Amino acid sequence: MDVHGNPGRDYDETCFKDIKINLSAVKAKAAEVASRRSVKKQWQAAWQLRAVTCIDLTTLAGDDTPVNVSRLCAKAAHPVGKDIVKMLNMNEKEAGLTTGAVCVYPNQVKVAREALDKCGEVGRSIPVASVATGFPCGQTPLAPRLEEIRSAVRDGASEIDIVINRTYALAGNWKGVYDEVCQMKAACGNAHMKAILATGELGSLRNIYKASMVCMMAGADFIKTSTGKEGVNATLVVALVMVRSIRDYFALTGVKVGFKPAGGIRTAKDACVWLSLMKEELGEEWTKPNLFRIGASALLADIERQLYHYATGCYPALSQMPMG
Ligand SMILES: O=C[C@H](O)COP(=O)(O)O
Repeated sequence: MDVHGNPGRDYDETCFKDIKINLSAVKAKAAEVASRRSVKKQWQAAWQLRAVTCIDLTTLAGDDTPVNVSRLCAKAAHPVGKDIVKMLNMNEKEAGLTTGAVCVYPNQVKVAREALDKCGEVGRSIPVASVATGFPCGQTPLAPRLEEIRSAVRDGASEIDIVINRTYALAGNWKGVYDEVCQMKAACGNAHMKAILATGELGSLRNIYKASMVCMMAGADFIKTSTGKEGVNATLVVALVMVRSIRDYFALTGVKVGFKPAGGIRTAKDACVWLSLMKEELGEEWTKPNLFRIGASALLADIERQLYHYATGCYPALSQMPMG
């Protein structure tokens, strides 16, 4: 999976210090995105398949075992059932689609990598993403947080989902956040880094914008909303602030940073809303897995149900479905 790399840049507070966010405008835009059907009905199957390719298929549970992690990996390699593939008349390329990655705890990285490798070429192409740095709270000393990254990379993770230091962020110590994330980026080596902001714990949209900018300056390849463990996870209001920070960072540096909403995204309809938000705010390029991922444990099952519905309905074959 070719994910863009962000080399980062020096810490520069002028990029975010005076940021003002018009709360009612952002709320109105989020409500509009959620209520508008911007994907025509006959194109929805194609959009659902696009969404599948953007899923970081996730299990982050205390009772994860090699059995359920291996099952998850098999699903990531063949996310759409054979009956649906046949009924939708999918061509070979369409039928070979996979999820964007699997996402697991560091202890399960080795198991996941081996299970994917056993799925042949298709499985070998799927990255293992590991949460790290004391996920979900990050309330451990920096040294073990960094070591956790290195260990996950050694075990085969090629993407690392780090959590930022909310204690620093809430105290306005943005340089402290930047310095830690720079060290995390270095610990990742060649692995791509997704920075989880835990937006539900940052207190304000201004803080969310600042955290987004600081993480991108520190070299985050993706910024991610939530761990999925906070009381409030991915919301469209938060997403708008984050994707606009991505746009600002691109304008400033020419570097494209990806976006990953995560936590509570469970329905095929949600997936369409997120994809249309990305297309509208950042353009078509940001609707593909190298720049867009959805962190989700249950979304795929609903998309499959929806695809089954399309397959048994009277929609045209997939290859005749433009994505509009
Ligand atoms: O990053 C992924 C999230 O932890 C998944 O959250 P979810 O179980 O609500 O889909």
